Amino acid sequence: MRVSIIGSGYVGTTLAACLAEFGHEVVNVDIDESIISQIEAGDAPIHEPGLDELIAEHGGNRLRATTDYERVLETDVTFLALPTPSDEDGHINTGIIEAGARTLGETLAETDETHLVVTKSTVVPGTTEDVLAPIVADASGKTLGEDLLIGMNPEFLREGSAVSDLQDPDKLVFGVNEGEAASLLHELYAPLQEENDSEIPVVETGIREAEMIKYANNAFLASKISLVNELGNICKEFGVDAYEVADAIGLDDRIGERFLRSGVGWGGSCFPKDTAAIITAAQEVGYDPQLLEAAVGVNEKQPERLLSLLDDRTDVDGTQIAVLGLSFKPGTDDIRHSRAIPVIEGLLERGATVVAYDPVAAENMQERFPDIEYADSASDALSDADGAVVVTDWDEFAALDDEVEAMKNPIVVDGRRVITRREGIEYDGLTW
Ligand SMILES: NC(=O)c1ccc[n+]([C@@H]2O[C@H](COP(=O)([O-])OP(=O)(O)OC[C@H]3O[C@@H](n4cnc5c(N)ncnc54)[C@H](O)[C@@H]3O)[C@@H](O)[C@H]2O)c1
Ligand SMILES: O=c1ccn([C@@H]2O[C@H](COP(=O)(O)OP(=O)(O)O[C@H]3O[C@H](CO)[C@@H](O)[C@H](O)[C@H]3O)[C@@H](O)[C@H]2O)c(=O)[nH]1
Repeated sequence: MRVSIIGSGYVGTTLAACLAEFGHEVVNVDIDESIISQIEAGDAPIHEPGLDELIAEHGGNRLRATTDYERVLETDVTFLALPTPSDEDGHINTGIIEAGARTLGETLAETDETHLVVTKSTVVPGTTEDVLAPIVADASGKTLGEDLLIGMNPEFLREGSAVSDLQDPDKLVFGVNEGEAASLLHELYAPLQEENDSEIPVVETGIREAEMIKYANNAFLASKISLVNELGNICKEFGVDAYEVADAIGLDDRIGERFLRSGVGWGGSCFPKDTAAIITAAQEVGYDPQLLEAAVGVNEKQPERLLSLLDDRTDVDGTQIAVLGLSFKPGTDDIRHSRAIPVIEGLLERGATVVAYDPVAAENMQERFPDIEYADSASDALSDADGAVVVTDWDEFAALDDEVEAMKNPIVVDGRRVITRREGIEYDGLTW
């Protein structure tokens, strides 16, 4: 099939590379020239395991990239994979996706062919049908349900494992109004089903349901982590190891063993903005989502709890503290809503000198905190430190050995249970 994807960020680029790998002809459309030239040259514009290889193989061939919306006319299906950020009050901001939909509609005005437009971005229920579809229809002059079909196909990939999540998803959700739109989506994902012996469950549903499924998925997972963090905080007060407790409750199929790692909380480009957006959307329709608000509240307190454990062991004012890990999770250079941000802010407020280290995210964090020090390795960050906090569970921190003992003052407060508790270091874990 011939597919275009508007927006070539974490989702758009990974989706494009995977669709090209399935054998489709794909065009990425983005306003950022540097992203476009990298893809055209066969280089991945973001750090994602497995993406380099796919773009090296297909970039400039089956996968093209352009700033020119006209290239959409060479395709039958267009995905909108544009940002849907939160406003200050948490409310979803659809300004960017509306602008993209309008330009798409103006472009589609040039063709009589039927076109399928699919929302890939995360949007609150009603956005595709009530906001985006009318914009595309008005700008293109096309008729919904006739030569303009719409769909909603939410994305569940995680950063750091985006390629493998896209190639082996737990489910596919097709929000559609017409059989023709459903058939096109089935055709698009047919190579993926073939690779997986047709075992990927497909949920064919309404467009609003598809939009809500995405929020429900993220709200559930974020709340699951906040619940295990709350239980972990209670465990800590009782001197109980929260990880042993989590491993045991995870054996109950109704609970499940994944997403039970307690610690410094959830960050990233999705959980914070999506919980905020669905809370605000619920309030707007007259419902007060108390449990989701509490999940956000627990999450906001974890970084300060981590720092208070450090305060219990040393007065950080005037001392040098190492921050290990800056990305919001391992495997990515993304620092959006990383828990490292409130941790660094808290350390600076306390008068500490911060030396930070991350294998890939330091450059991004430098834009946020230009005045703190950045070390080239974990051992460099630790060597002159009077204490260390672990914020991201990169594997290389688990492999640290004598480097920890060699700290000026070997106090480690671990927010992700990465460092082993042992002789020679003063160790404290956030929930164990
Ligand atoms: N990042 C994730 O892990 C993830 C996973 C699932 C769903 N989502 C959702 O997918 C959507 C996209 O997220 P993302 O993380 O890929 O965003 P992103 O910020 O990484 O990328 C968005 C891209 O859109 C481009 N862009 C902005 N305006 C444009 C325009 N008018 N025309 C063309 N391109 C334009 C930007 O230059 C950027 O490259 C969001 O709704 C997000 O919630 C994200
Ligand atoms: O047991 C756990 C699991 C995760 N986290 C934290 O939760 C955050 C999010 O992690 P993860 O979900 O793995 O990464 P994301 O890339 O943010 O992916 C989430 O957000 C995406 C965007 O909507 C969805 O597509 C994914 O399904 C959903 O998992 C990170 O800060 C993790 O450190 C924990 O604290 N404990």
